[in-house]
Order: sequence, then C-alpha cells, then structure tokens
Amino acid sequence: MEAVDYLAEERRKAEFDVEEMKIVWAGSRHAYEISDRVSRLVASDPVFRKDNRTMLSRKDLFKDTLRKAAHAWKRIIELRLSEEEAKTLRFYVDQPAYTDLHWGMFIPAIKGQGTEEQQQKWLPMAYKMQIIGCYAQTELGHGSNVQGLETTAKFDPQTDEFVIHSPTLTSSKWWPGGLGKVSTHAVVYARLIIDGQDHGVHGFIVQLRSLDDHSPLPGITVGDVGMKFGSGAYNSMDNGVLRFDHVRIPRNQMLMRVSQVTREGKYMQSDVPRQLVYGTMVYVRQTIVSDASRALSRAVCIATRYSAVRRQFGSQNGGPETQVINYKTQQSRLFPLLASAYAFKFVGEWLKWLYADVTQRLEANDFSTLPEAHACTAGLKSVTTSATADAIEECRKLCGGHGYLSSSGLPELFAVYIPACTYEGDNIVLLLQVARFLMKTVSQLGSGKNPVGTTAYMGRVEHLTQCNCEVQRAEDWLKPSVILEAFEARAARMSVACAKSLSKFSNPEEGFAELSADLVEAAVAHCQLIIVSKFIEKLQQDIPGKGVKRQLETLCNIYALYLLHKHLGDFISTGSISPKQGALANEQLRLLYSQVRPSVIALVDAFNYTDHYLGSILGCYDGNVYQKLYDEAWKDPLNETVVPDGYHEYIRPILKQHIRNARL
Ligand SMILES: CCCCC/C=C\C/C=C\C/C=C\C/C=C\C/C=C\CC/C=C/C(=O)SCCNC(=O)CCNC(=O)[C@H](O)C(C)(C)COP(=O)(O)OP(=O)(O)OC[C@H]1O[C@@H](n2cnc3c(N)ncnc32)[C@H](O)[C@@H]1OP(=O)(O)O
Ligand SMILES: Cc1cc2nc3c(=O)[nH]c(=O)nc-3n(C[C@H](O)[C@H](O)[C@H](O)COP(=O)(O)OP(=O)(O)OC[C@H]3O[C@@H](n4cnc5c(N)ncnc54)[C@H](O)[C@@H]3O)c2cc1C
Repeated sequence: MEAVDYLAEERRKAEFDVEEMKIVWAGSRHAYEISDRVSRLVASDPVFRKDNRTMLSRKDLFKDTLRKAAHAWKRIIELRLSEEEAKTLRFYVDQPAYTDLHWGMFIPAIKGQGTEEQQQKWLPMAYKMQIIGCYAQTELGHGSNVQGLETTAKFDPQTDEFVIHSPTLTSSKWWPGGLGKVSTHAVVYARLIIDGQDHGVHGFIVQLRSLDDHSPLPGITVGDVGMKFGSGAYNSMDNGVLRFDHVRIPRNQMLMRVSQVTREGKYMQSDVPRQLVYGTMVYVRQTIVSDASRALSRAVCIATRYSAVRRQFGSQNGGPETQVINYKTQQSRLFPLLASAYAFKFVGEWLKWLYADVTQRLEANDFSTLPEAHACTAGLKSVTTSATADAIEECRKLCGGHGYLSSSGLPELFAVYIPACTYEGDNIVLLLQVARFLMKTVSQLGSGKNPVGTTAYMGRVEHLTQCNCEVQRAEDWLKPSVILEAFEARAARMSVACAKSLSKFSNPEEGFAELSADLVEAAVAHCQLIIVSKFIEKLQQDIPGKGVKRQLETLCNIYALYLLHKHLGDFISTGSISPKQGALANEQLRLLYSQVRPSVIALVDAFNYTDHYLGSILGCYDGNVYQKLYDEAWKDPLNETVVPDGYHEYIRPILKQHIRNARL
C-alpha cells in the first residue's frame, strides 16, 4: 500500500460521525462555520504564507509579521469581520504579533480598570487602531512579585500631573510584547506616590512614541529585548525594554476605577476590591486555557496522522510492516494526549462561562466569586500549559527522527508555546495562589460557611476523608461517580493533610514556605479534579451525532484513568484507592486504548485544521509524508548549490593536506 493511502483507510474505520464531532469541538454550529470559512480564507491568502518562517532573519521575520498584521487588519475592515471572526483570523494566521497585546491586554486593561469617562476617551481610538498599546507591568528585577515593582508615578499638585520615572536599572520595564518597536502607548504599572506616601502599584496610560514619526517621546528610552528561544517562534514579537526619565502625564491618565487621585492630591478608594488591578491577568489566563487545547490538539493531530502512516518492524511473509500507532507503547503515550486536548477544550469553554459570570457580577458590584475566579484561572492556566508544553515535546518524540525536522512543525510549535508556562504568571507561583485559596477554604470548614463552586466537594470532607473506593473489577472504573469520588477524595485528602501540617507551625507564612512543594501538589490535584469533573458534566449534555457521545465518553475515561495512573502515588498514599484498584484502572485503560484506536484519525480530523494551519509535513491531511519530506529537503538554502559556500576556504585545504604531508 502507498503511504498516501494509509489515512484514507483509517478514515473508513471511524466509529462516529466526524462532521458532528467538528461541531462539538468548535463549540457550536455557528462557531464551526466561522472557523471553517476563516481558516480557508487564511490558507488561500499568499500574504499569510508561513512555510519559510524559520529560515528568516530576525529583521525579515519582524517585517513579515508587520506585513501580516497590516494585511489582517485590512481584511478585517474590508470583510467587516465580527469580533469572533477577527479573533479566529488571528488564530489561523498563527504568528504572534503586537496586535495580540493591543487587543488582548491593552484594551481589556482600560475596559476593566478605567472609569466610564476614561473608556470613552481611549477605547474608540484603540478600537480603530489610531493608537497601539501594550501592557507594561514586568520589570527587569520583578515579574512574579507585582508588589515589588519599582517604577514610580509621583503626583505633582502644581501641574496636576504624574511624573513617571525609572529610578533604578532593575525598574526598567522588561518583556512587554509590542513595546519594543511598535506600541505608541502603554498601560504602565507603577507605584503611586503622593506627598512622599507610597500607595502601591497602579496602572497609568502613557504615550511612548510620536504619532507623527514614531520616534520615542522625550524622557523615554525604548527598544527590543533581543532574540528568544528557537527559530521563528516567538521572535515575531517585539518584547521590549523601557525606561522613563521623569515623564509627565496628565492626572486623568491614571486608571481610576479602583482608586482615584483628586485635583488636591487626595487618594481615594472605591468599594471595588484592590485586586481588580490584577483583573487583566485573570482575563488573559482564561484565554490561555483555550489556547492550550489548540496547541495541544495541533501537536496531537500531527503525531497521530504520522503514527498511522509510519511503519516499523513486524512484516510477515513480505507483507507490510506494523503501523507504529498499533504499538501499545505508542498508544499509551499518544492517546492520553488526544484525550487531554478534548478535556482542555471543554474546561476552557467552562472557564469562559465562569469569567463571563464573574464579569457580570463585578458590574453589579458583587465581588463574591472573584477569589474563585482567580484560583480557577490561575490553576487551570498553570496545569493546562505545563501539560501542553510537555505534550508537544512528547509528540516530537512520537514522530521519531522526522519529528526533529523543522518541517514537522513541532520544533517551532514547542518554541512558541513554552513561554506560556511563564507569561501571565509563572506556573508554580500561580499554583501557590491556588494552594492559598484551598487552605483558606479548609480553614473555614465547620464555620458555617459552606464551600461553593469548584470547592463544593470540600463540604463533604468528612465523607471524602473516610470513604472507600468501591471498584472491584476493571469495568467499575467506567462509572463517572466512581472516577469523580476517587479524584475528590485524593484532592480533599491532600488539602486536609497540608492544612494539618500547616497548623503545626506557629508562623503560618513560614509554614506555607516550608510546605510549598506539597501545597503545589495539592493544588494540582484540585485543578485536575476540575478538569475531570467538567468533562463529565459535558457528557451530561445532549450531544447529537452517531457515536459522538460514545467516543467522548471513551476519551473522558482515558483522560481520568491516565491521570490516575500517572499520579498513582497520590491516590494510594492518601488511601483514596488501593494498589489493587490502581492495577484495575490500568487494565481498564489498556482496554480503552483498543476501543478508541479505530477512531483516532477521525478524532483528530474533527479539529478541522487546514494543512496551512498545521504547518507540518508529518501531519498533512493526505498522509503523503515521504514524498513531501523528500521534496522539502531540496528547498533548503544549503541545497541551492551542489558545492557549498566555504568549500574552497575550509574543506578543500583539509582534503588536500595529505598531498602536502606526502611532500614533506
Ligand atoms: C490585526 C488584528 C487582529 C485582531 C486580533 C483580534 C484579537 C486578538 C485578541 C486577543 C489575543 C488574546 C489574548 C492573548 C493576549 C495575550 C497572550 C499572549 C501573550 C502573553 C503576554 C504576556 C503578558 C504578561 O505576562 S503580563 C504580566 C503577567 N504577570 C503576572 O502574571 C505576575 C504574576 N503575579 C501575580 O499575579 C501576583 O503578584 C501574585 C503572585 C498573585 C501575588 O500578588 P500579591 O498582591 O503580592 O499577593 P497576595 O498577598 O498573594 O495576594 C493578595 C490577595 O489578592 C488575591 N489575588 C491575587 N491575584 C489576584 C487576581 N488576579 N485576581 C483576584 N485576586 C487576586 C490573592 O488571592 C490574595 O487574596 P486573599 O488576601 O484573600 O488571600
Ligand atoms: C514571552 C514572554 C512574554 C511576556 N509578555 C509580557 C507582557 O506583555 N507584559 C508584561 O508585563 N510581562 C510580560 N512577560 C513577563 C512575564 O509575565 C514574567 O516573566 C512572568 O510573570 C514570570 O515572572 P519572572 O520572570 O519574574 O519570574 P521569577 O519570579 O523570577 O521566576 C524565577 C523562578 O523563581 C520561582 N519563584 C518565584 N517566586 C516564587 C515563590 N514565591 N515561590 C516559589 N517559587 C518562586 C519561579 O517558579 C521560577 O522558577 C512576558 C514574559 C515572556 C517570557
């Protein structure tokens, strides 16, 4: 059989309606139609070509990014694209650009932290891109510790202005995307100083560059921080460095929804909690969870299609060799990642709902769900990005040697994705925030305040710390109630154990620092419980289409039992399950791999990714991998000449040295 036929044969084996699954994956028929149309639009537009990206110099890559962003903006206007369509277009263009920070952070910061008046002044200009903004929080010396920022904004009552200043080297703003070469404005986070008194970190809108000739305004030093990991990848972004030398801005450019400074220099706080200054980060963390499912599904699509095409060993009587996807080891590494892609998709949808809910409440001055929204966005951002970064690298290894070629798409995907574990909050720092929230929840048990939302299970802590898992046979692990209780028991027991250990310390902060590694593990257990429970909830919905729900049930079970197997130590050491039950879970997992096997190609087809978006020879839809790999090799610049540049200077003299030696 020709390699090109392998995937067609695989598609015939699918045990469900792939067209219906595409709609489940997209979230709705409407979202599917937009995604399908916009992805084709991007794929057919020569300006959005990206197959040569990793070969470009930094300067050429950056210019190419500017060209793509300008063209995207032109198409958005010409075609009168809606916000959803514009975001979809950005997703399929697949090249990080300054526009991400303008739309994704600068505008949300003004919306979330600006007063009505400030929004009316700044947003129309930002929406029309008459100004371009970035989010300038992190400094050379401080990123995680936002309270440690050093940039100052001193109020000058004489002129009714703030003076923005970088007092030290470490106070230089460092990292903001879009800052280096493009942004005309920034939301700058700085310590508010009035009459010598420090009121902590606040946001200020500061113009950085002239709107006439783009030169930096007086007192501003700005540039790019330099090359980052990998070729292509995140180097399309101008992450920047910025210093202020006593730059003056009008008083009304401090974002004043949370707190205000009056003309007389009086500091006033609204009823709104201070933490809303961190609101933009909550918003972006939520979007990063959905992005994780996209990046993961892309890597999984490549590795799955290639694993069905690739054959090694096992030929009988001259017949074809075994498809590597049929090796149980390949399945046990790949299929949980496929299941995780679906799991992250559904938890991302739920998180979007949670964020919309908390936003609505905040508008009505109900701040009660803010701590949970913070814990969920922080924790899920952390767990999904860490898993996705690891998974992309695993997918590269699943593709053997060819996975290491740039044309597999996996090296660049890895390089562009991994900073997600760091930006918008280092993943460990964020898990410690979740742990604080959990310890607070445990400490309030029995106080009459019942835990709600994602910590509602803690309300059954007495049962969960004593219950015995009822599994006796492998198939018992297919019951959602059994899975859920095992995950709840593990999470509750880990949190309670941490709380007990903490209570032994006379200084709680010292205790928290000493136990932080255990606390992070308890936070991970809690977040994994959320993901599993949201997958199970999704399956309670009406899901049309032949076999679609059944496939999703299989994937949900694979995801849960894979986690259980991976973290068996937690489940057994907390007594949530017995070693025998752990072995039965593994037995069930093996059966599930066999069950899902016929449908895996259709399950990745359901992502509906174009070859342009995948950007991978190994993952192309037709599976014609070998011909394409062979053809691609000849396009490399090194192959432009048969004899390489440098031959006469560096190769020939070595080759000819024996002649010289012989003459000696
Ligand atoms: C061409 C046209 C194209 C069109 C395109 C259209 C669209 C494209 C659109 C969009 C693209 C979309 C999105 C993409 C956008 C960007 C993504 C891409 C790239 C990413 C760029 C990266 C940006 C950044 O990294 S910005 C910087 C991020 N920095 C951090 O995350 C810092 C992490 N640190 C912190 O968050 C905090 O300092 C801390 C660790 C939480 C500690 O805070 P601190 O105050 O010191 O301490 P605590 O004492 O621990 O907390 C006090 C109290 O507050 C509570 N808390 C903390 N944080 C929050 C919060 N965020 N919300 C609510 N509450 C919070 C905490 O729990 C505690 O509460 P308690 O007192 O009750 O215990
Ligand atoms: C590609 C990229 C784009 C970015 N874009 C922006 C942007 O647009 N705007 C912006 O303002 N910023 C941006 N950032 C900055 C980013 O938000 C920070 O780098 C991030 O928040 C991590 O902070 P840090 O660099 O200070 O890490 P650090 O806090 O210095 O982390 C170093 C190590 O210390 C550990 N650590 C730190 N604190 C603790 C603790 N309390 N307990 C235990 N361990 C701890 C961490 O886990 C980590 O292992 C970007 C960063 C990157 C890489």
